[in-house]
Parts: sequence; structure tokens; C-alpha cells
Amino acid sequence: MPQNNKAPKTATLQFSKMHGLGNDFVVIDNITQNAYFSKERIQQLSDRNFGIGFDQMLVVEPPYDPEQDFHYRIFNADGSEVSQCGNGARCFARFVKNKGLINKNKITVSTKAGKMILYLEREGLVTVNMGRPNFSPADIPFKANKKENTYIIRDQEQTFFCGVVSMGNPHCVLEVPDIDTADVDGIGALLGQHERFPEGVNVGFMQIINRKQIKLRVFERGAGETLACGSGACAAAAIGQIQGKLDQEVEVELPGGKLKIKWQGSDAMLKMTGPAEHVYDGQIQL
Ligand SMILES: N[C@H](CCC[C@H](N)C(=O)O)C(=O)O
Repeated sequence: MPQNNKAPKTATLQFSKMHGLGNDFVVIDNITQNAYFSKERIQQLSDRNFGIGFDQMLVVEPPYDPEQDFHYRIFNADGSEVSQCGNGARCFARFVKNKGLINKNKITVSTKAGKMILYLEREGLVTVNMGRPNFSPADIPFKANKKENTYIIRDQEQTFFCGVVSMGNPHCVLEVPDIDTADVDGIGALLGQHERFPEGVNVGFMQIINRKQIKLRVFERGAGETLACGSGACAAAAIGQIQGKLDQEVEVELPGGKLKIKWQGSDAMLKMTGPAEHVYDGQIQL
């Protein structure tokens, strides 16, 4: 994590604990503070017994590009830095407004995945323009001879039928008859490190209720099963749509709550709307 050398080095670090439908975050203002975390330190802090406990750490920085209001970085509980976090984007937007780092309701931000536009709305909701779903295997990355709506992925003795897409991070989604009995930990761990996903993958388990409603559980890369996965909800809605099973507006019910996804297909931008909650402020001894 590059040093933000403008702000003075801090001995204690202020943070906010936040969540999007139970997918929880430590959010750090690295504009007025100046913190550096090693991979090992992030792992310690994410531990729910020996640390603060979180699924991801979000680090807010000054914009890398003058066109944007901010840049923010995303670190999974295992310390890996990643490019996208849908629930995190909503909490980021709430955080910068709550902290007075911005006074607009339309916020532009860049991450490793690229640029996003976030909209703070009524009743505490946030809408995120998540960009275009990218089905190109090379961009995911995913080893495949050609682009398919459904891939066959084989393990030693099991065969899986999956959709694969990038929302700025890689997602593999399989349809299951009953979300409550799906082997999320077993299959999630197996597919999550399958050799066809050279950078790993977030694994979604989708139960289709009807063309406008699904239930979803996600075994996240670098965090395990979370109560919600925003980019995973976007991935499931997009895959369900190209497979001809879902409409353009889908309500995604995750264990932690519901998100609304809208995507008009092909080259259109995909939009996700949901809540972002602040829980408490704390400080870390550096
Ligand atoms: N585990 C994900 C990052 C967090 C995604 C999730 N928390 C979300 O809300 O999109 C990955 O390694 O790509």
C-alpha cells in the first residue's frame, strides 16, 4: 500500500465499522490519516476473536485521477488486495458523506477495477453504477476456449454447470434447487481455487424463485461465506439474464437482506441499490 506522505504519520488510527446487509467492513480515511498495513496485520485485524473482525478493509485515498472525487482500496480478510466490492462501495459512499469528506450525493470514485459513480439516495439507500458485466474469459480471468453462457467445470469426481463473469472481480455462479441445503463451504472452496481460475473466484449459489426474484449465497474469495456479496448479486443477476432465466430487474435475497439489480443487457451499465449502515467508530493502535 503506497504511503500517503502528505498527512502526518499517526500513532492511533480512527476507523468506522460499517456493513452492507451484514457484509462488514472496517473503513479507514487515509486522506486525513496516513496508515500502512501489511498483509499479516490485515489478517490479524480481520480476526473476529483476536482483532476487530471484518470481511473486508476499505481504505479511502485522495483521487489518483483529478476527474474522480476519491480512490479507494479493498483488502479481503486474508489480506489480499482486490478490485471490486459492491457492498463496500455503498458503505464507502455513506462514509465519505458522514465524515464530511464530500458534500455531494453523487460521488465519483476509482478502484483497481476502474471508475464508478455512486448515488446517495433517500431512506439511507445507495445506488452504484457497477459498470458493464464482462463475460470475456481472458478478462475474468478464466481458462476457456470460447465465451459461453454456461460452462462445464470438472473436478476429479464432480461436474459443475456455471456462469462466469467479472464485475471488476471474478465470479462463478451455479444454480441450485435449494439455497439452504447447498454445500456452500465445500463447493465454494473447491471451485474458489479451481485451476481454471488463475486468480481465484467468488462462488455464488443461486436459487431462482421466478424471473424477478432469486435467493443467493456467496463463498467469497479471501473471506469465505459472507452474509451478503454485492458484486456477487450483480454477477448472479447478469448470468441469470444471459442464460435466459431472469428479467432485467431482479430482487436478490441474500442471508443478510435484499438488493435490487437492474441491467438492460449487452453493453448497458449494471446498477445495484441497497443499504449501507454505520455501526460504530473506533481506533487502532498502530
Ligand atoms: N471477496 C471479493 C471482494 C469483496 C466482494 C464483496 N464483499 C462484495 O460486496 O462485492 C473478491 O475477492 O473479489
